[in-house]
Amino acid sequence: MASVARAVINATAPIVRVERLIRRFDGTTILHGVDLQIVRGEFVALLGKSGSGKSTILRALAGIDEGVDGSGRITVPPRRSVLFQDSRLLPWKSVLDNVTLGLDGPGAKAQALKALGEVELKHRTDVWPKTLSGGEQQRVALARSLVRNPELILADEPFSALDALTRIRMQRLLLDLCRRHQPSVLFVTHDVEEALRLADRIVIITNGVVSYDGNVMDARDSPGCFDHLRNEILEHLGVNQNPTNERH
Ligand SMILES: Nc1ncnc2c1ncn2[C@@H]1O[C@H](COP(=O)(O)OP(=O)(O)OP(=O)(O)O)[C@@H](O)[C@H]1O
Repeated sequence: MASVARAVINATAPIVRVERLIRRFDGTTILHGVDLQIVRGEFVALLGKSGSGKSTILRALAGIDEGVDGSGRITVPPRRSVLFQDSRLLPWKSVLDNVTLGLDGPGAKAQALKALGEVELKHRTDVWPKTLSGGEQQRVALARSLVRNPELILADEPFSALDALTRIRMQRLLLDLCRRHQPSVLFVTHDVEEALRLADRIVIITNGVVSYDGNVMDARDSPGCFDHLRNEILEHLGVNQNPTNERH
């Protein structure tokens, strides 16, 4: 009984806590006091108009915004990985060496090969990144992330540069990997449908604060609910819905 109780407590304990996050650039306050919590294994999509501060939040959580003017309290797990719009692979290293980069120990190569197998790239381990397609490069970036066994994945529009079909494939792959590895994810996107397909929860930033925070897990499986929620979120983002212009 005791172990069951502990598992329940752990599942609902926030692994990420952001409290009153304030960020300013050149005297302009972009984030006015963002509060956000993410529990273990939760997939949160972060939406907001262009320039609303989504990447600024992500960089703060990744710890890559040193010297930026602001304040706030951030608690994040130690094992984090960041996925960007471009894969950021080192062009002078092979695919395998990119994945093992910075890993120590005799098991590093085996772990990297396992991760490359999970993203279906085991047959391309010795090639240079430039010989891979954009989608394949992002799969290597996913493998590089997985091999570090992250408790938190911070993703900044990782699929936005990909064509529509590759993008859908990558979304499915990411969901599959998340099901197997159970990291918490903060996923920045402009695409409301992508957010609804992937996330358990959607958070919207408006005028420097969280203006919407809703669980969307149940809506995903019901077509009526999906459309309703999609319209609600688009409206919240200030996108006017004009049914006469919609194509079916
Ligand atoms: N290092 C910086 N120096 C100056 N201004 C910055 C810096 N980083 C971000 N900003 C400004 O802060 C605002 C928020 O930027 P941020 O990239 O976080 O927005 P975003 O919501 O991710 O935008 P987008 O959706 O267009 O990518 C923008 O006006 C941007 O110009």
